[in-house]
Amino acid sequence: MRHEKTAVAANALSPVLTGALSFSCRLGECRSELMPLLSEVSKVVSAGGSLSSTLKLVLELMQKHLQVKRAMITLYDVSCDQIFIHESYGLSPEEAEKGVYAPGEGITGKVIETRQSIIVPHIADDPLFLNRTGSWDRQHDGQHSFICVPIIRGLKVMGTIGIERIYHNAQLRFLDLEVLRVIAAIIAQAVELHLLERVQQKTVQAHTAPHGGEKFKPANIIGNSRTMQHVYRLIEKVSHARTTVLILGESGVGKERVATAIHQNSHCSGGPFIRFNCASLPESVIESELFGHEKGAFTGAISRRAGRFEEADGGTLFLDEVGELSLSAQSKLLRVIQERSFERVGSNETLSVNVRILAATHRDLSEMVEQGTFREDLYYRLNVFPITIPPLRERGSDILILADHFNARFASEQGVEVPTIATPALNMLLNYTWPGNVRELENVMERAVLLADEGFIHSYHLPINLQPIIDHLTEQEGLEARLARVEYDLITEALAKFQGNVSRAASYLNMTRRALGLRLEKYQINYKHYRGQT
Ligand SMILES: Nc1ncnc2c1ncn2[C@@H]1O[C@H](COP(=O)(O)OP(=O)(O)OP(=O)(O)O)[C@@H](O)[C@H]1O
Repeated sequence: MRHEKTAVAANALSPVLTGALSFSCRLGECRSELMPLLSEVSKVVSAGGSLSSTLKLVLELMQKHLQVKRAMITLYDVSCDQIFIHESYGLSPEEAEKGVYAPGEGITGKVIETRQSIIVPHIADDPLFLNRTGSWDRQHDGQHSFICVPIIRGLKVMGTIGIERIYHNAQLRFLDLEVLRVIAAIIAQAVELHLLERVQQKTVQAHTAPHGGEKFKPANIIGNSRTMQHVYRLIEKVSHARTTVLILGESGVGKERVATAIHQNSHCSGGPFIRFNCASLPESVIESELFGHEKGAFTGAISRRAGRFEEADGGTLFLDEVGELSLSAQSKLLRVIQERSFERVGSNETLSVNVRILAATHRDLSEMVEQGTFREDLYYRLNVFPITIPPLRERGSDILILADHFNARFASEQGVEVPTIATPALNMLLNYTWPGNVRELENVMERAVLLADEGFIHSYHLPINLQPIIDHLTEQEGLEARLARVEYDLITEALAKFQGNVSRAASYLNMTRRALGLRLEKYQINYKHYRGQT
């Protein structure tokens, strides 16, 4: 499908529009009220008021004059790099909440990314159209066109206006594109003001909030690294919406923790949080586990049983390891996500539920889509708001905070004084690559607290796989090995002292930066892990 794009900036009445103001009704559809529409839009915008109330009125005017079936105005939030529906016409609040796009994703995302308008003559044929809000229905809206224009001010793209309706002639579609671009230009200043005010409000909040403007941090997640702070911002942003969230990351990084945090900070935190591990059961029972079954539905079904969707009604359903679902289970899941209704196995009665869905996987779902092992339509349904949790090896500053946290927790569980982690042991924790992520660190610390001697965790209390190259040297038991250990300790201490600054550590050790670099390589020490330490 080729998109009919136009590249002219939406900042003035274009010749197409000026000529079209006198567009006649000879093609069966007419626009006789363009000037009243534009002047009413201008009046609404100059009257001031909140952006929401202004945009609502603008949408009503567009509906009245352009007879749109649906319309939406999105705003681009640069702080989390996502596009949200700010106001809409013809969408229910639930549908509007689902309208979240990344730049480049779907038609709206493409318009933001390219700053170019897009006309989709027939939504039904266009693979770019995601129907993320779920409002579009092939049977009734199959002939609809979608027109989307950017809201631009200077070089800044701030959002989009999109409309959906049937057009019987292409000329009118182009005319409406021009009309939308003029409306986008009229509202651009109000949108810019709103975005500026929001940034200012955030700054003021940060300065006046108690505790020196502490940022949002979920209570159940430990870690202050920059990458985790980005994750916290996303959790804060998405918790209150009903949006489906896809949590991505390697095994043991804390995906379930993030899912719990989203639930706990959401409006449905009083409702149930139900976790379902899609990899834990054979395919034959997945359906009855998710949707429940009637008595006698299959051998062994001795009584009626509610499934996870029913159990999660009014709350959150967390589908862990969603990438492990078979294709047939994926299609059943797709239906519930689309329609929010399902039948128990062995029953004809359709049940409806009000459930927020969170999903997680350590797999690359887009690659699975390409390989044909994951349904593309389900992928788009789940990937509405992705949150990627970085692996532990990329957040060195969290390693020590987590180690301290687990040290205190296991000491309290084991009823002993909290042991001190000796510097060489700390260095080993920092320099290990943690393939098993936080879960592995948790296990290492549990064992170390058990083994601790006289209130200390030493490097030999850590598992052998954490022992770096230095340990092989000590096995030689010679002078060189012992000198190497001293050298290793001095280098890691200097890095800790200067927070990973190699030049300052080298000058402190009275050696060149290059010489220190070679030693770091020899001992496989990653200076980045010492950043942000004190
Ligand atoms: N930031 C964190 N703070 C405290 N504990 C954490 C954190 N991240 C993970 N954990 C702990 O590490 C373990 C693994 O976490 P979790 O189960 O959330 O990871 P996951 O990514 O869902 O793993 P999997 O992919 O194997 O399901 C859990 O015991 C959890 O409590």
